[in-house]
Amino acid sequence: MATLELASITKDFGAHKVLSGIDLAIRDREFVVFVGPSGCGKSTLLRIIAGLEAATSGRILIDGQDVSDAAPVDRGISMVFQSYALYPHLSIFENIAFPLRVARLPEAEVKAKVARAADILQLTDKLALKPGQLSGGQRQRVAIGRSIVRNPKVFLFDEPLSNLDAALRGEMRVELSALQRDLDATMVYVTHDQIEAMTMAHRIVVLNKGRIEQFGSPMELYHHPATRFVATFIGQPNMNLIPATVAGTGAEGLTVDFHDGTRMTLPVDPAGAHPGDRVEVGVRPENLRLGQGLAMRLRVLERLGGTTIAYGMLADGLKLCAALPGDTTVHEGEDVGLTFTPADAHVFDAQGRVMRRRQAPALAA
Ligand SMILES: Nc1ncnc2c1ncn2[C@@H]1O[C@H](COP(=O)(O)OP(=O)(O)OP(=O)(O)O)[C@@H](O)[C@H]1O
Repeated sequence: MATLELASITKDFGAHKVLSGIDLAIRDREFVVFVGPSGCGKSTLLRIIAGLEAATSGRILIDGQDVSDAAPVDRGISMVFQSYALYPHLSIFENIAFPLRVARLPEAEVKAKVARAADILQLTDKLALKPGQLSGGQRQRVAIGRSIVRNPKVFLFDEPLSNLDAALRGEMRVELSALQRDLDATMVYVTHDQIEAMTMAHRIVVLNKGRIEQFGSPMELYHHPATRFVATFIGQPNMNLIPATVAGTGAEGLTVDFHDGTRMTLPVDPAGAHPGDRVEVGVRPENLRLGQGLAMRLRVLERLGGTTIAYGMLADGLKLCAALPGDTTVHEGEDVGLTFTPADAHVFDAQGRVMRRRQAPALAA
């Protein structure tokens, strides 16, 4: 297995700058997920790593070796696509064996490698069948099997689960995570689905408009989003953003006024903020609870059992979402108060950058 480094990668399609200055160091045996909205450049970046697309500038190093100008087959990578790309007239065995046939490996070696991949992917009893006789999830496993037999340094996946239904996607997420551990492989995985990113990645790259917004572990991104974009992209339901005006700054942090006149002091570093500045206070639905605070009219309740998702509106029309305990006795149309612990709030400046959390004062010895 191998490390993967990207240095100052850019990509222009004519006048359209699709990637700007991507720097990234992926560790050996790491599962890294590229996530971002449609058109942010994640597939282009993966295709550049694979050698299917040339970067406009920048370098790619696999295990310390510069492969920027190497042909795809010489990079030691293997890519699994959304569309499976199986040969319908070939058996599952021959589909998995395909790259080994191209490399003209001896029959005994082909049999051994295919048998091992089939065993890992639970396809042993399907080897004589044709792709048309398999389910979507099984076909995707065949495509992964074809990747495994090549014994690549780095596995690349381009939205491999998006053709599957929700239940199968959930199953395959677990299987892919287990596969990554079993193979001890370096994997790069592209998706627009933040749940896939959160559940499978060791570290997530959040891409937006061809730039990296943040690179970190799922929990780092969830608890410490660097930008408003990351904050609202990661976490389900989405983080609420409540506009507020800075009322004052002090040792305790930043004091803000919400539109309904509610005032709160939030424990963030107020350096650079001035009274009158507009900010947004981000609060995750799971951090909101009923209590004296913002006045919200409940519009829709989704009772999921363990949790009740409450959608409502503040007097100024701002929509909010709160994840309340499942048995909460509230009704659609009711006016409720919502509050949160100041330490759970994220504050974003007018540029969408997070204001740093204030360091907790050191305890006296
Ligand atoms: N061959 C090409 N020629 C011109 N523009 C392209 C080409 N390939 C991609 N683009 C543009 O580059 C941008 C990024 O595309 P890319 O496929 O990398 O996005 P993505 O983040 O993977 O989106 P999606 O999730 O929709 O696949 C898009 O605006 C797309 O239109």
